[in-house]
Amino acid sequence: MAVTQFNPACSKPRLHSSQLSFLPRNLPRHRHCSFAPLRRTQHARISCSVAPNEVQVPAVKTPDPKSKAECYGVFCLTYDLRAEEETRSWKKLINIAVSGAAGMIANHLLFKLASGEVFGPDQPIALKLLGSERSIQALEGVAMELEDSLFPLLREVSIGIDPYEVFQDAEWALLIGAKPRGPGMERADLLDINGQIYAAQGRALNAVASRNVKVIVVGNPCNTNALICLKNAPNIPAKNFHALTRLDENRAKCQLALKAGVFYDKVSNMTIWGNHSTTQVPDFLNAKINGLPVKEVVKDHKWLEEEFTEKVQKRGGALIQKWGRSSAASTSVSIVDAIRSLVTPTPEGDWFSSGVYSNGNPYGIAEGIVFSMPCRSKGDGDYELVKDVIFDDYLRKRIAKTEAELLAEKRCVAHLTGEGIAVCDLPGDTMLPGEM
Ligand SMILES: NC(=O)c1ccc[n+]([C@@H]2O[C@H](COP(=O)([O-])OP(=O)(O)OC[C@H]3O[C@@H](n4cnc5c(N)ncnc54)[C@H](O)[C@@H]3O)[C@@H](O)[C@H]2O)c1
Repeated sequence: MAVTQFNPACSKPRLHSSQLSFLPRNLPRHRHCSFAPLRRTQHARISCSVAPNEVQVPAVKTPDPKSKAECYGVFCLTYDLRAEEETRSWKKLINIAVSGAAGMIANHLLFKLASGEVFGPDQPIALKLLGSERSIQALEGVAMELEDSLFPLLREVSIGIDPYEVFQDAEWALLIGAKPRGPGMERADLLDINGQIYAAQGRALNAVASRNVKVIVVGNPCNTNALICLKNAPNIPAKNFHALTRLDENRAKCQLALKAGVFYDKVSNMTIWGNHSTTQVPDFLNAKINGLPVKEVVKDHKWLEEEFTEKVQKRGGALIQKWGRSSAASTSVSIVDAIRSLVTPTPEGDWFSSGVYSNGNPYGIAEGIVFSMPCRSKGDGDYELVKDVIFDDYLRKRIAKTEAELLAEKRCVAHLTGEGIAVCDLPGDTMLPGEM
């Protein structure tokens, strides 16, 4: 009896090595495989052409020694999408870059991305993972876990520490990597250290990412990091950059639901205004519960102004006290929510919060900063600012405080945004939500 050698790269679906001793019944025909250099990740890609009844050769990986963003293990073997189209219509592969990929948040997020719960069950993805020099070994561990998860939608994984390699052709850039504030470190020092990282990553995105890449900055201080990043990427629309304030929105919804005694899906129209810091403003004036203004449902307005606002602002710190580390799982959920809000139409009458470039905003907020505001999307990756929101004195006063903080942060990083010499006059050492 003739023995058929089986090449997983030409299989449908991808098989684990333990499964290679048999051929699936639905494998249509054997295929020839040939190696060709892949421009983007510079590793050997196996392409397959269909030929009836021929023996296949085993796949041999031919790594390019010059490559920095290396494809990882089984992900150096790629699917033949054309063959799959015979039985299933897959969307075109999208490239998703994630920085800080060996960190705690990414450890949750990557598996959500690969499972299909973010971009859908017919959307194949390539993950491009950026780590720091110190985390490269851990990054390999992450890639190994992704290998062992056998996600059918995960077609390529590459890892590296050079953003110019890793961000090549990225259509989404989820920028999580940052240094934590160490003991005795001033907030201004943190702004500078992480600002340098985001300036470099902005330049890399500008040079090699897709011209329409959508960027979500998570690493703190995320608003000002996003500003630095976009200023260093002049060829990418400023509108494409977001700072993650979705976790704050989710926290605010949860607190309102608790107070009103309703499940949290009944809370809508929740805006977080301003900075992802303890000056952020969770807006209970425009938010709704069961379609009614919050103030009509929660009559205790003192609670709204004092306890609610502070609870949301300091939720991150309270969580660290319990966990001994900052929130990672709920942050990754909120990144998923933030992406989904851009790729699916916003439900009629509702909106979501995101830290976006303030130029052209209709609220009278200073221009030239990244400020969390209410947004709506048609589901095309873009968004519009919501116009029909109301303000009262309380809200205006709070917004002015968080605006002043962001303007001060901006002055503090002028050397990183091309706006001259930095002057650091931060109004008090406000904590980040993730800090104590
Ligand atoms: N915006 C939000 O809502 C929100 C919520 C929680 C945490 N955060 C922030 O997210 C960031 C990451 O949190 P985490 O819990 O995953 O931290 P973590 O320390 O577990 O992971 C950070 C990772 O980034 C890597 N890194 C450092 N410098 C890098 C660089 N230049 N390029 C690529 N990677 C680099 C580190 O090696 C580490 O693996 C922190 O700044 C945190 O404050 C933001």
